[in-house]
Amino acid sequence: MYETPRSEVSHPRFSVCVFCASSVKEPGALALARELGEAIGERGWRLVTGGGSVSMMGEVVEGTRAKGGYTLGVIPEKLRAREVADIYSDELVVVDTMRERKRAMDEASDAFIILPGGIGTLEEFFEVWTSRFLGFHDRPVVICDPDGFYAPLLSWLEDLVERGFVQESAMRALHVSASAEETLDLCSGASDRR
Ligand SMILES: CC(C)=CCNc1ncnc2c1ncn2[C@@H]1O[C@H](COP(=O)(O)O)[C@@H](O)[C@H]1O
Repeated sequence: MYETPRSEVSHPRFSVCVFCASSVKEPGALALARELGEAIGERGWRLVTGGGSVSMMGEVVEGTRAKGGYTLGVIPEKLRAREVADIYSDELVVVDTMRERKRAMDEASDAFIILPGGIGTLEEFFEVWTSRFLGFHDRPVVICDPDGFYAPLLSWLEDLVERGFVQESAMRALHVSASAEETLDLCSGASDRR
């Protein structure tokens, strides 16, 4: 694990990276993604994503743009068709590998948000969380979870803290919010951090 130097990043807008599902069709999950995207757009922020336009990923980018926000998508060539590359993105960067995608998303982002998702989302979540815990960056990592999607995972993690497998400071490096607005406040430092 490494932290990419961010000196070359000079985008004027606050930039928030959102990780979420690329296949689910549940109306509630799609609505949450849309709501978060619109809240990002209303703040005039830049949204950083994996560059797909399907499922929750599509709802976040469309919501952001619908409210005047700016979107940056980073997608590997190999996934362009599978994840239906977001050709309407203000910036769409096509890379060769997954590692390049993660690096570009990391370099561009001032904070990270985790919405409900599958194994790709979980992988991305654990990377940004563990790297923050280890001190490789100090940007906010916020789980946006109004519906308790992550409750079983969080409960298991608390159990692992009790048993000594996970340090309490790791949990303090993670924020869990119950609404889109609270999530964005935590990202920008406008809200008390857990
Ligand atoms: C080689 C390497 C670094 C692999 C690490 N693995 C991953 N890293 C980053 N994004 C991923 C990874 N696996 C899946 N994703 C992306 O995560 C998004 C959500 O996937 P999911 O629906 O939660 O399932 C999708 O855009 C998917 O392409």
